[in-house]
Amino acid sequence: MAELAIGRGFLPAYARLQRRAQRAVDAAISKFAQHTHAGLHLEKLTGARDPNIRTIRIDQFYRGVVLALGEEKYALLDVLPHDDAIAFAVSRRFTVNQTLGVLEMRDQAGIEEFTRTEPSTPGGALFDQVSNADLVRLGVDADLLPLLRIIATDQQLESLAGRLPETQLDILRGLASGLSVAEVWAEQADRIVSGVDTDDLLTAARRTPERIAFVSGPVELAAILAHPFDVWRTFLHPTQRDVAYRDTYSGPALVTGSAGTGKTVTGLHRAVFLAERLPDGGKVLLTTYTRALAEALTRQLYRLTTDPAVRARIDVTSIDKLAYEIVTRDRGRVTVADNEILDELWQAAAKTGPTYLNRAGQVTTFSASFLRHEWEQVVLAQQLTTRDAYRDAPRRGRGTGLRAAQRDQVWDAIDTVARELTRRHLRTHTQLADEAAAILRRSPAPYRHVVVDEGQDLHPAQWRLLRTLVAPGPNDMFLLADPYQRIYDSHVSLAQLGIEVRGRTRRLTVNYRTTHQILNLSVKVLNGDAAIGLDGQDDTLHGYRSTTLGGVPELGAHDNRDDEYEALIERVGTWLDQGVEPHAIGVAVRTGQLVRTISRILADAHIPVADDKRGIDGVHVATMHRMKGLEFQCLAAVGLDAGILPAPNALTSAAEDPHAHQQDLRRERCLLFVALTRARDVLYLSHSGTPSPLLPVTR
Ligand SMILES: Nc1ncnc2c1ncn2[C@@H]1O[C@H](COP(=O)(O)OP(=O)(O)OP(=O)(O)O)[C@@H](O)[C@H]1O
Repeated sequence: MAELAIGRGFLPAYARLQRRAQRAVDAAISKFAQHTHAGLHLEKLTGARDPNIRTIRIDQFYRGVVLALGEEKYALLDVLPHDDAIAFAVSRRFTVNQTLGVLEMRDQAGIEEFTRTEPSTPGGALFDQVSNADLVRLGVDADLLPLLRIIATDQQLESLAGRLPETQLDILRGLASGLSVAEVWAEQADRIVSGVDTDDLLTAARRTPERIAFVSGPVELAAILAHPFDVWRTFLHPTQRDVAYRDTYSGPALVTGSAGTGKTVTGLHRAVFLAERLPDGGKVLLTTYTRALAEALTRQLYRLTTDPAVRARIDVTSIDKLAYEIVTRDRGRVTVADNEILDELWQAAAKTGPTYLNRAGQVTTFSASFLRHEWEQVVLAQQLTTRDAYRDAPRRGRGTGLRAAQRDQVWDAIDTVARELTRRHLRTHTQLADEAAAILRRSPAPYRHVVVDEGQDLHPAQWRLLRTLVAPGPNDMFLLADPYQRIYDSHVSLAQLGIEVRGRTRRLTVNYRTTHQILNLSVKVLNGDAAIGLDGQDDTLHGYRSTTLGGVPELGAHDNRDDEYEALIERVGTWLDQGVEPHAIGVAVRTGQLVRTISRILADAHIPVADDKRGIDGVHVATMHRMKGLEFQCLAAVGLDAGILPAPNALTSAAEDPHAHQQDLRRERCLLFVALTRARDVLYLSHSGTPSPLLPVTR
């Protein structure tokens, strides 16, 4: 019986077609399902580089490109206008990777052209340090070695994207990004296959779910084709697949990976996988940092599964909302203190509060931000309720130490604010998380599995709540986090909170969102600083790499703000003229004030600006904090001036506490990193006057 598989490249091709052409493709596909492939006229091509390649007629304009895998199984690889389809088909060749046994496609004609036209560069080539034997051992085809020996730059390597076999390109990108042969080997160790039969395309295709999807029937096919832009629903990277579909983790599992490596995607697949196996009544919690992110998760989840029973088994909510609901269900209405009130109380506490001699020998008051952070990161984090407990408590991650007398003074200031909140019947989200945890401890845990996205910024109180939501045991917690995107102050050791992930951590390294050029710039913002993961280990960006190429991010340097705004209006206008949807454009800024001003000037220029509260679609203008977890086809990061980034009020002065100052600076770097890595294809940056010292392009 003829069976059809779908190649990864087919989906975007299908997505680009007009509805009529899509219907013609659907009709051609259904012939496979009806066992009438004889009627498909699978045509062989003269001059084809691969004897197994065929094309089929879709309509008078389009042809499909098909690979015969053997045993009457076919893979539909692409749909293209007639001449393009023929050109594509004759140039491609399929091989079986000798190390991993996966099916690979190469653009043989493109490779031949590269070898013919690319001059060999004098000086060191990119892979000089790696022997031929090692390259072959890693799975690189021997016939590609001469070509690899003339590659001298990242750009040359990237110009081979689409021509080299993808798995081999990934290996080469890993080596080029600084991984050693042993590290690349370790990255793919789980996938190495012995006794590979390089003539058996069918077995190889079945080993390549990241690029070939075997479709069980029309229902599955319709589900795949319903969202052809969402390649992530069907084709996961082998590490993503392995992590998401592992049968059992004996306890909490932690998946790390920097921006755009598909942590959210992996978490979504895991949630669905777990929900599908649950008996009736069992529930999965899928949670994240903010309400907006939870809404985005729900939308993605609904694209991943249409099964109402599975959807019903997954609760998606932000951790704050969940805590609020648990407490109000138990105790009736509660009021959460908003930021304005908290600011006011902490300012008052700072004014009348403790003083100390700073490093310059001046009498200084502790700042409002210091006191507030001390309350959140030391007192609430460790659930300290008495002065004595605070006196002896460790203050990890809080900068220079406090003497006993200072601690007493700080405690008095904190205690005054805490009492005032109680007097006004107000709580913070952090307090609610601990209250909710206390309530839950009285009864059996409500969830069978918990999946947590954006875990890097959760407070210890929120982790304590998560721990009570699910009983310890196999597959209890699946956590996704990137310590390089930590933009609040929580410094958490999961083990100390009863969440032991040792032996169950995995790292994703391939960025699917951002181009090579945008990623390069964004990583420079981090300045080589290390980050400590939730498991207490140093995290690393080693081997972090992108799969796509694009233009170099552009920096607009302006003398004054009006010019900068004018340039922004022009830039956004150009993107819109090029057909970019307004909601696919983001503008990231450091302050709420800039959000308001820029929203106004864009609106005045008749550019639609999104307003979530009123349900209005448009260009998304937001603070860098609010950009967390989102993505945009085109992103402008503006107002990147020295006086704005780092934000002066977010920095402890170096005189007050040099250690805290460094830490605050680091957080501002992470914030800029988060903002820049929201860009998918195009990134534009601008400033007026002196540029921010955090901008790498200016140094
Ligand atoms: N296997 C895949 N194939 C195609 N696209 C993918 C794949 N995995 C992820 N993506 C896409 O890459 C982008 C980033 O994925 P995702 O949001 O899951 O990453 P993340 O690690 O959670 O990012 P961040 O931490 O920056 O928020 C999304 O557009 C997603 O659809």
